[in-house]
Amino acid sequence: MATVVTAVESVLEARGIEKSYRRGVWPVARRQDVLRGVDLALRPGEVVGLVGENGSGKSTLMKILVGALRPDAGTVAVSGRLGYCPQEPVFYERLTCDEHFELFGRAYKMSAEDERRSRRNLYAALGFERYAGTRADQLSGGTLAKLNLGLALLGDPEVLLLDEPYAGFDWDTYLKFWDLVAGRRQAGRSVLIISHFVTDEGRFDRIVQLRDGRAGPR
Ligand SMILES: Nc1ncnc2c1ncn2[C@@H]1O[C@H](COP(=O)(O)OP(=O)(O)OP(=O)(O)O)[C@@H](O)[C@H]1O
Repeated sequence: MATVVTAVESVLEARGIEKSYRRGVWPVARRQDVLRGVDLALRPGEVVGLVGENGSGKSTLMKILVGALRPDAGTVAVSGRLGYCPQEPVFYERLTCDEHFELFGRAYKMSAEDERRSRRNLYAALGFERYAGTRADQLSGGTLAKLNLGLALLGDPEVLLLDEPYAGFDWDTYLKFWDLVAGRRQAGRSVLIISHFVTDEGRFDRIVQLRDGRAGPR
């Protein structure tokens, strides 16, 4: 009798994910199959890159993994908390960075003390404490991206999903970002990152490529 042994359980497991979009309007509407049965698993402490041509469905898959979009078929199982950083920063124009952290800390049900400690660490790790009292609508694009990443990390999620997180980062911040990711890996936390830069490949434990609607090794 064959015995199947799973050494380490996945913290996130997607199976058979399918998604198509309708394009155009009747009578010339047609379906575009974007995902045609994607399987993807993340193990604890794994840092995985998600790559693929423009339009291959990376953002669509990530939205499905976080539950922001319903797949046409397939299942997603997540164990633990999930942090998500969308491609376009989501923020409240009139709230300061500090107020964003307070708000998200409450949403994550963190104690005020834990929230403040985590916030301080994130300001230091990403270097934007000087904007703590600045309203979001007065922040630069790069600082907004830091705030977005900080909010995704505030509750120390088991799984972190990032959609092109460093497009607006300067070099110093880019390096700080990878230090932060290395810290996640060491703490046994998992990170899935949509990346466009081939030069980043060495920084991942594994690269998953989306091609023709399916996920495979690069
Ligand atoms: N809401 C939508 N309605 C219709 N089509 C969509 C929608 N969202 C995405 N698409 C289409 O689905 C395909 C996959 O898009 P998606 O944004 O997931 O790709 P991507 O790999 O993230 O692309 P990029 O590298 O350019 O960011 C594209 O052809 C896109 O035009």
